Amino acid sequence: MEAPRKACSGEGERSRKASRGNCKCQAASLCSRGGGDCCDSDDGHEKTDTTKEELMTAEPSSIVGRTVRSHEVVSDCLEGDPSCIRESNESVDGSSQGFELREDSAFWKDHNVQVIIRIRPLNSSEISLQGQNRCVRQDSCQTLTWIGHPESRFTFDLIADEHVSQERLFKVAGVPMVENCMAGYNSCIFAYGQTGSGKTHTMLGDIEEGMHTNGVNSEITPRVFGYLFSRIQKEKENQSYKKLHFTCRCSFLEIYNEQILDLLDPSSINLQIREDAKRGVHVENLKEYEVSSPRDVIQQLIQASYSYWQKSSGAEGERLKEATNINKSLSTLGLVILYLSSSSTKRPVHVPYRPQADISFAETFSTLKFAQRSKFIRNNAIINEESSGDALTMQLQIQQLKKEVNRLRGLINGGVESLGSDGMIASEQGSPALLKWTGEQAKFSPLTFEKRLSPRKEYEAALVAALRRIHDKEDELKALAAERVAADQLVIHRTEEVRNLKLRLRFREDAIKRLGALASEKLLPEAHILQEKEELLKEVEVLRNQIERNPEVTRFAMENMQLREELRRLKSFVEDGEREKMNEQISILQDKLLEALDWKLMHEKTSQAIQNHREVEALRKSLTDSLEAKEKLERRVDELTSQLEEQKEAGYQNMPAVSDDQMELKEMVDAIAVASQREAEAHETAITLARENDFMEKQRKKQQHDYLEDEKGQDMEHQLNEMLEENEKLMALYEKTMERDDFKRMLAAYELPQK
Ligand SMILES: Nc1ncnc2c1ncn2[C@@H]1O[C@H](COP(=O)(O)OP(=O)(O)OP(=O)(O)O)[C@@H](O)[C@H]1O
Repeated sequence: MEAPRKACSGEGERSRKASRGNCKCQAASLCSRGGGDCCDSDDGHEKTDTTKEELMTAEPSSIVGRTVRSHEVVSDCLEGDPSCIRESNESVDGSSQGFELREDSAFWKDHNVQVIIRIRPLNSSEISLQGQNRCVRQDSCQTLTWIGHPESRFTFDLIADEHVSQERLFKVAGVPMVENCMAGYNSCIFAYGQTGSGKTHTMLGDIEEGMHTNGVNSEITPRVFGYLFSRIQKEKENQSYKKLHFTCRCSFLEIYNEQILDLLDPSSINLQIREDAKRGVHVENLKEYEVSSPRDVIQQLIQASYSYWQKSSGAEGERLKEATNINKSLSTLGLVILYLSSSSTKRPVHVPYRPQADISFAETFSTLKFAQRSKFIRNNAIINEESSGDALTMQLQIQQLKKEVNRLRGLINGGVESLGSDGMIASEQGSPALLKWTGEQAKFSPLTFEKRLSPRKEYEAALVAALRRIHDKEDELKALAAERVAADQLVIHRTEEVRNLKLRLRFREDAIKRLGALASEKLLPEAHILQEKEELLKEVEVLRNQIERNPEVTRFAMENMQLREELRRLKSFVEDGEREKMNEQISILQDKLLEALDWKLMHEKTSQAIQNHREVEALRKSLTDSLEAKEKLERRVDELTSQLEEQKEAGYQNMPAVSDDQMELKEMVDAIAVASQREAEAHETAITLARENDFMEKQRKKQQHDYLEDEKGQDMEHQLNEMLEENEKLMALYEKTMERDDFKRMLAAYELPQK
């Protein structure tokens, strides 16, 4: 519906409303078929479109209304909308009834896209085919369920059941739209639905009857024009002192088989859609006729309808072409709606369903989905409006925008009348349909608007860009804040690490002190080890705490620190002659190490030597005892041997059982065995000692300490050599004895072990 052109012939005072009212208005209906279904009135600039499309059978048709407002933020609260009240659920014939629509003057005002579903009654042929079965069930004033498989629930702004009268529908949907137009906002209404679903009935009704204002069967279009002119009249009367003058013009066109036809001038065929900066998108050479009453509009409408029937030839091929183009235009419209809705959400809406055998089911479902998508255009606008952040951000944005507005106003418009704070520009971010009211230059078409008002377009684009910049800055701020938090965390961890490192440093210092004490023999090795262990446990605990607190950060921080330190060291290593210093230090450390080693070896050698000496003494004694025993034994062996020789010579073959001698011999052999064992042990020990001495000797030579000068050492070595010689003699004697046949025989006789 349109707001009439309103001119003020008074003093030139241009209130905001007068300024808006100075716009032209237009009502248009785009018909895919049949001029009788179309109406189009246009008096110039501001337009109200009434678009009608082919739709479906016994089931709902939808009315999509779009009002173009500058500053409204559309509420998304569909449930609880006071536009209707519920009385009862179902009538006896199974149809829903009792959801009474309530008038709401703000119906169009508060929403930029409204979708109304109208359910028509079943006709007689449908009843005869399917009885009272319906494919939808109304659940409330705003919700209905498509009773397919699976059932799908839909929500709309209003649902008019089959009992809703034409007049009621007009009051609910038509009147607020006219009021909206009178307030200066672009408006459009169109019907969509399957063929036979009731679009014509809803939008036009009985056109002839529409000639008589408020005819019971007349529908939205005639009623709207009737109401429009009454409102114009009322406006004139109310503001008679302003001497307002309204101009309304209308035009009617038909898009049929992809061609545009001027229904009020049938000779004008194949009109072209143009677009220029001044008028935006428009149909070139489309006639506009001034109208001053509802009767004028209806007359034009009837004339337009006749022009359709005059041209229709009804040829068969033409019908096919027509059907193809209808489908084409419908699918294009569907795509447009889909694009508008999904481009705002970035996610297309899809309600999966299974095709039904009954054709009405599928088509009804399709219509409901289409209508639902239309709703998303509006809903998305809300989302975009509300997605701009918290209150503080919003405040900041507003401040920024105000500044930007002032700046741009100076740059672009240069003194153009400033816009009110309530806003004359509606920016629906994210939606390609930037539908706006811009006062006297308003046009319905978004594209037209943008082209004709390029400075304002730039202005708005600049605003949008400014808003985007603000968002970007906000994001940057958030990122910085996050970085700061992370940095703070790191500082805390670093502090903790420093504390731990100090603790560890203290441990190390204590450890050095302990080593010093150990070196100067103030501390016993056992005590040192115990203390060292205790301190190390503490240090381990500190490290564990450090790691457990934040292993990741700590690890990274430590790595970082180590790398920095490494870098610093490498730098100074190269730059400050550190390499030379280090070489010096290494040689000093080497010297110190050698000294320490010498000292250590000295001490170790002395104590070892003392121990060795004692052992040698013990061995010496043991060896002396063994030698004495051995001498005795040798003497006795010699005696026995001579006895044996004597017996042999005397021919005494069998040894007499001399028990005392035998016992004595056994004891001797046992003693020899023990002595031999001792000898062997002494021999082993002597070899080990000789090796150790040899090692010590080499060390001593290295240290240039003439340990061999030590008399004790010499003596010990001497003794040791003697012992070794003695041992060798003993061993040789032992071997010799053991090799003797008579001794072997004796051992065999006494069952003694042989070597
Ligand atoms: N709400 C309603 N109450 C009573 N009858 C209705 C209603 N809606 C539609 N009808 C009737 O249903 C029939 C088909 O309606 P209509 O011609 O308006 O459908 P349409 O959608 O315009 O179809 P097409 O696209 O084929 O032109 C008409 O006889 C009409 O009177």
